[in-house]
Amino acid sequence: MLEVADIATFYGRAQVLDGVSFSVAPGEVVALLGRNGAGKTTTLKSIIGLVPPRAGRVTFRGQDITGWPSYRIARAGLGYVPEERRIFTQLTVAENLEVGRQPPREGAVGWSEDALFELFPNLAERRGNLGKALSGGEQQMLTIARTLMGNPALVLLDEPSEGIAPVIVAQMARAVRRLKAEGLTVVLSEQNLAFARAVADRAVILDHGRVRFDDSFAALDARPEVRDAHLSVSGA
Ligand SMILES: Nc1ncnc2c1ncn2[C@@H]1O[C@H](COP(=O)(O)OP(=O)(O)OP(=O)(O)O)[C@@H](O)[C@H]1O
Repeated sequence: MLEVADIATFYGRAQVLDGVSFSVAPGEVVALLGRNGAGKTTTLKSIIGLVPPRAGRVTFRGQDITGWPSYRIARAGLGYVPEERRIFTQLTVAENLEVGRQPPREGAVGWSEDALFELFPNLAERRGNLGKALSGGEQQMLTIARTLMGNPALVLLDEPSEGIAPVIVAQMARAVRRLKAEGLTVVLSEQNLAFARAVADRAVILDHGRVRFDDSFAALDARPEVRDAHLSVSGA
């Protein structure tokens, strides 16, 4: 579904990713883990074309998308939910969803508003409220829901559990598992190991712009030294 092959990404002259490679199978949920500044966000931005890699290749559904502008990558079926919530504060929840609507896409899950309200019951209760009236967690859910209105085949989620209340984190985890059950492929960046473990099939650990580990959580549990060296969280 997605193949990231040996990418090198820079901000100006500063190299941030140094030969990052991993692949994601259809229907898989992969968590990118690593400390602050390890390169997780930059990896997602490289995939979606916001910071195009200077070397290496990104292949999505068999197509080389390296160097494509972001809007074209999005149109090919790759959804991106940035860490900072991007909702229209002066529009209602339902109107925000409408803005994200795209025609159905072959080989991707088609989302209706009703299905999204089932996925995020909090949003259903607030469908007539303005975006600015939502809590941070609800805004995060709305950003994800709006991206799903574009019917992506794969969605990139940047730190979906960050800065939201624990009860909302649990709802977010349930939602990500539902996305997988619906057949969506997901790549998410996380600092929260417990959240990643609850939703993902596999962990890809980055440190200083390189992949240090790529395997199951069971394999990670068998390598506490990897966790201690590259993650700042405890092994919850
Ligand atoms: N726009 C930018 N210009 C210059 N350097 C940047 C820029 N954005 C990120 N960096 C640097 O790139 C490195 C990787 O950042 P990145 O945001 O990808 O890390 P991260 O693993 O996602 O961490 P975080 O959890 O803090 O988001 C860091 O050293 C950061 O300072």
